[in-house]
Amino acid sequence: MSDFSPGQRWISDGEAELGLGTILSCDQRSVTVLFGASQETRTYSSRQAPLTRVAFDSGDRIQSSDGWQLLVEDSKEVDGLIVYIGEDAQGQLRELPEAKLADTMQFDQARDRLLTGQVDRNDWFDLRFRTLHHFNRIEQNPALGMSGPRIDLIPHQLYIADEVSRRHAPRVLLADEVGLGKTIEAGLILHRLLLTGRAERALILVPPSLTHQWLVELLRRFALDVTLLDEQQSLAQAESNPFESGQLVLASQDWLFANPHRQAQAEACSWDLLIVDEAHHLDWSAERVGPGYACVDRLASTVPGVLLLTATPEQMGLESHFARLRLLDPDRYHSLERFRDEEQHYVEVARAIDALERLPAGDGSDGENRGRVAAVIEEPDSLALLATLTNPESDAHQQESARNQLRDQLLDRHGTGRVMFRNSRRHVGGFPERRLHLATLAPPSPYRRAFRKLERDEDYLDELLIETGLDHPDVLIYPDAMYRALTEDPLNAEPWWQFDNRVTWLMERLSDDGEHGFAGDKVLVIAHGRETAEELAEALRVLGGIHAPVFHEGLSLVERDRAAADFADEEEGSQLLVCSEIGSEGRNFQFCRHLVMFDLPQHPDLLEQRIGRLDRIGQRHAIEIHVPLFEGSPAERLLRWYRDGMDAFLAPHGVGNELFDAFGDALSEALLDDEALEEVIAETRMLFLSRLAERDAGRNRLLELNACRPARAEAVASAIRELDDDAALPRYLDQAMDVFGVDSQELGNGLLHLQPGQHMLDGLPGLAKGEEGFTATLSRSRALARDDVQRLSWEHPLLREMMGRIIDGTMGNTALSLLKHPAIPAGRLMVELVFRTHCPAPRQLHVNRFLPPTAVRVLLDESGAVLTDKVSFTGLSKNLQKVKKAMARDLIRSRHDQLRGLLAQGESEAERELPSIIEAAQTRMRSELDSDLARLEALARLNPAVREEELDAMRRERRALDTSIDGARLRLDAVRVIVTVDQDSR
Ligand SMILES: Nc1ncnc2c1ncn2[C@@H]1O[C@H](COP(=O)(O)OP(=O)(O)OP(=O)(O)O)[C@@H](O)[C@H]1O
Repeated sequence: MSDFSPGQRWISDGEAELGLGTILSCDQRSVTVLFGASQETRTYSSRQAPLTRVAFDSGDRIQSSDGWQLLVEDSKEVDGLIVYIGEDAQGQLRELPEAKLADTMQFDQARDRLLTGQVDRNDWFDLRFRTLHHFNRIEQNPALGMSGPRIDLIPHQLYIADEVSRRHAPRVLLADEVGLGKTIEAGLILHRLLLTGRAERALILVPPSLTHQWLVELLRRFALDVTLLDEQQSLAQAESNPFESGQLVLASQDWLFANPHRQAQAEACSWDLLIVDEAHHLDWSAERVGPGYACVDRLASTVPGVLLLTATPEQMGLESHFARLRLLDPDRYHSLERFRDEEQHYVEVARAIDALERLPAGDGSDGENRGRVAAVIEEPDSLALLATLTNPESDAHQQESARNQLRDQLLDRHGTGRVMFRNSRRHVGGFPERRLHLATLAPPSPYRRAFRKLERDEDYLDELLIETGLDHPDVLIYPDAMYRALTEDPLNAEPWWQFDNRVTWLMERLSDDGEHGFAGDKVLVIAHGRETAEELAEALRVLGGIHAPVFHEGLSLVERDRAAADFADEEEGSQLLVCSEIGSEGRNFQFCRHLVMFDLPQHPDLLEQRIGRLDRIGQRHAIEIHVPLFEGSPAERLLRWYRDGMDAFLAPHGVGNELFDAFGDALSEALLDDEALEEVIAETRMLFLSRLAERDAGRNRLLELNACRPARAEAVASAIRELDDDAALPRYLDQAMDVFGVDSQELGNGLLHLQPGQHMLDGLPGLAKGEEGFTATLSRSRALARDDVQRLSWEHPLLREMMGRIIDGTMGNTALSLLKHPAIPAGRLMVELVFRTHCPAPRQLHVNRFLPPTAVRVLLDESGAVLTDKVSFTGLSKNLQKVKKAMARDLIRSRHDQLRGLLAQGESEAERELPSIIEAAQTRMRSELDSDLARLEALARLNPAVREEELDAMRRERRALDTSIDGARLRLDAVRVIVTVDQDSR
């Protein structure tokens, strides 16, 4: 028991966070303490009060309640109260009675906690040391931010995510062909930027039909919690800017683009990253700037990082494509003319790269290949590399290295590579075959009559256009729309689907289990217009009793998602989904292999978007494309143009827009005339083949070469695999769950069920008390196979929270344990000190990649002998035993002075290690940043795609890192006192 006196300062052993307490009153039975900082008063039994007296020694810095500091030199006791004597900050000798100590003085540093007798559990100390060790490793892993997401390791995606997320404020166009994973790439980039502190706030703008899909993908695959903002939510936050309601905000483009007030609010926020999906809708021309383009342009002028996603960048024309590139990098893309001219040059560059691969052959071809490379390069460093490559004295290794560097330089310095990334199926490989099935039907009489009249009477088309109010060629290729528009005509009283035999054809196929039937399979039906989609679903219900959910732009988000979910449900869901063109864009329907094009779109890129719903990563079957057509109809001619003019059903070729620009008008004119059509098809095919050859030799080839560099992709993949297979992870997880009170149950097959234990510490993600927890696995493949199972990795929010809490808090920073050792007499003391580097730096510098918190362990015996290298952490740890807290406190009190001495000695021991830690970090930083900088500087001399701002930012970053790393200091992070006991004591 201790003697209490009013005015003395004590702290609570169990509630150190209350701060420094003052004894208000005491008697034989009880003692009452006021904790001023937290405004709490506690009364304890005098005999068992869990309190420790606070007493400082010379060398300690203390604060007065008036805000001045004293460096303690001595102390005296006056009426049971301590008075500290020492110098203040001005060097004045002053006295500070303990009653005047600041209530807010913190006791969270290991040293203070230990010396005031606050000790944690031994296993907490253990976990703290291991946490530091693993955190240090992981922060330096080059795959940090990419290993956690629940995705397959697909090389082209990893390459792009790695390349883009390394850049300062990346501004790029992700333009992989449809369904190759642009959303995944954007998610990976975002995830990595967030984990490395390079971004904190992002705004994601997507078409309304994709908001839910994005929300789910970001949560399910990336464990990112996103705020979905709409008008209703915004109105509910009328007092504040609704865009401030989350760090990651997802909003519908249609909503934002139509709403200037909300746009102004979005612009008023500070964002690190802007992501815009289906960016081909941002249209721009000299005459008209679309509202979407204008909105994104304004946002992009202040947001540093911008990712635009589109599979069909040229769908709205080359001008719009160029305008989007300009929005990403206005300095580089200032002239459309020049942009067009540059394309001419791409063939030579691609040829130079091919020639490079053949060098040196050591035969007569070397001269020509060398000439091809030399024709493109003029920079001295590239010329030097070419000389090394072709020098007969170079060894194979030197040649290989020169070839690789030169290849990178050619790709980097010429072309659109830095801003645009486009992977194609052809290049990525492994995609299913596409098969076209035509069903030629006799046109029903209302359509036939119209077709005939159109063919015979030249003026009838104009009449129809006026009468129906439809556009040309819609009126020709969508006969149901034409018919619908003519319902004023008494002859056309019944709905079109009553006689349109495409409907009966579809119904028959749905139940047909023959070779071309759909029985037992899912079918996606796409029609151009929303009305056609709606009425077709109605027809199926009325005529065949078939339930077909509809999916179009007029439905609310909830309705759309419900329809998609109904379709996706394997067991009880509907067999088919009827979509409109726009409504289905970007959606994932790869679980289905039959696509019915109830009619045809007018643009080749739209055709590709349709097929892309099924032809996506994850599709395991050949894709069956079914098109019902009326014999001799304009739509049949349109199909021939697509099929025979440009093989549009076989694969994406990326030249559709160009062909449409060149022949769209002629085609419209030829939709009623077979002869004219044959001509258009022949000309289209010629241009198609020549453009394809040109593109493949030039632009496409450069884009392909640049969109995935296999060696880099493999390096990232193997760094990820290393983390996936990290044997330390399950061990660490077990230990951490034990300490935090998380119960886990093995479910077999590598699955674990995690749930809150009775004494779980609060606030762990996914584990609210009273709730059932979640099922998880460490295996990537198992997590990929089951949507309801979370994947545990070093990047999982639960692990990051546990590690963060340990590192940022005091948990386990003190301990006292007993050691039985035959060779050491009882009653001896040892201290195990863990120091940690601190390197204050702005978060976005991510200094941790070079100097993560690094532990320095020092083990001293009571005589001050250094035992660090003789006794390992693990070796010692497993022989230690716990001790009751009260006993630990008594021990500490009795060895107070000795401990202070050992702490001071340990500090000087650890300090010796600091210079080499700093030097190693500086070397790592310099070697990475200097070579990146040199590469970028060289690139900037030739390629204006490198923004000066990017270079400046890199130089600033290097300087800031240099200063931060230099300023790194060591601080005591944790301390364990070890006391030896007799072999036979317990
Ligand atoms: N690495 C991956 N691991 C697992 N699934 C993936 C991976 N990459 C893509 N997918 C899946 O493939 C589908 C297509 O990917 P995503 O939606 O990102 O493609 P996209 O290029 O954005 O398509 P679109 O051009 O239609 O917008 C999605 O269902 C996605 O979840």
